[in-house]
Amino acid sequence: MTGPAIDEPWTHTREAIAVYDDYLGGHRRLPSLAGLDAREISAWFGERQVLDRVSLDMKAGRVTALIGPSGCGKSTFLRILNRMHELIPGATLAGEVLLDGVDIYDAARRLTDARRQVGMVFQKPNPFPAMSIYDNVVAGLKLTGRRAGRAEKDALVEECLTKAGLWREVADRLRQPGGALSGGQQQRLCIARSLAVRPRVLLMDEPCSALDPTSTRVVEETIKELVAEVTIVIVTHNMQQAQRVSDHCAFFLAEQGQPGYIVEHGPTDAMFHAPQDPRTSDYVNGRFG
Ligand SMILES: Nc1ncnc2c1ncn2[C@@H]1O[C@H](COP(=O)(O)OP(=O)(O)OP(=O)(O)O)[C@@H](O)[C@H]1O
Repeated sequence: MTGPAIDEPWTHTREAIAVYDDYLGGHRRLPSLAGLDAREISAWFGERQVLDRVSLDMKAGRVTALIGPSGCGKSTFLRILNRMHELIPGATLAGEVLLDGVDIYDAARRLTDARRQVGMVFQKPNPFPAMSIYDNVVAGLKLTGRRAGRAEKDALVEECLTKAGLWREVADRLRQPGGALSGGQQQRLCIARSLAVRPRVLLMDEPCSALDPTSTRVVEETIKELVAEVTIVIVTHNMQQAQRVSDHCAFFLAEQGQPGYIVEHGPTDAMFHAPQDPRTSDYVNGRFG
């Protein structure tokens, strides 16, 4: 099999091709659910330490919410989970991130492989604005390093837009630019684009913070449906949202000038109604942060 030239700084991997071949061959085999286990993660920007030995087991098939006041390292932790932290000049880290038991930082593993398996949706919807809705979804195909035929792409676009809860709204205008959609629709388009490479984990960094309440609810419904096939880790400042969408919650905190750490984590219901630590109680009840 030969892969096409790829015009992004991604390279194709045998594994990515194999997974996608299964799909394209008509024998759709979803990658099995995978958990992420972060162990003793510390992080620095230059000399400044911003995370101190954070451990968190994000179980397969669950939504894990990361909550905590601004600046305590939630986004940094999330970026470490798919090797985006190392793209920042001067950024370093220690610890392990196991995806189904295998360290994504293992020297033998490709960076691009980790990024394909652990997708990311950002705070601000970032579709390619001039590119059509259709092409936005298939843009991720380049990750797999192979060309797909028209019928295959059509099926993928419909499937991913359906999963992202957008298909019915855009089915008759797939050739219109992604930038012409509403903010909430753009965010669901970004979710569809992420799904097209069949990630095993989807990281979401405040995915609804730029959306109105109605769009937020639609994205939340999408999250709840997606978790049946992709493990989700979400950063949110919205405590109602954490309660609505997550199964498990981790509360991050950083004292003045100190690196962030996890105060407590556990089932969402317990974190909100019977937290072990008074600081968790104060935070989830809006007494600080
Ligand atoms: N690129 C960077 N260079 C230097 N310091 C950074 C960088 N990004 C984040 N930081 C610092 O790292 C610490 C953790 O930031 P981070 O964005 O991870 O926190 P957060 O909990 O996600 O905050 P928020 O909820 O406001 O998004 C902060 O003190 C921040 O100033």
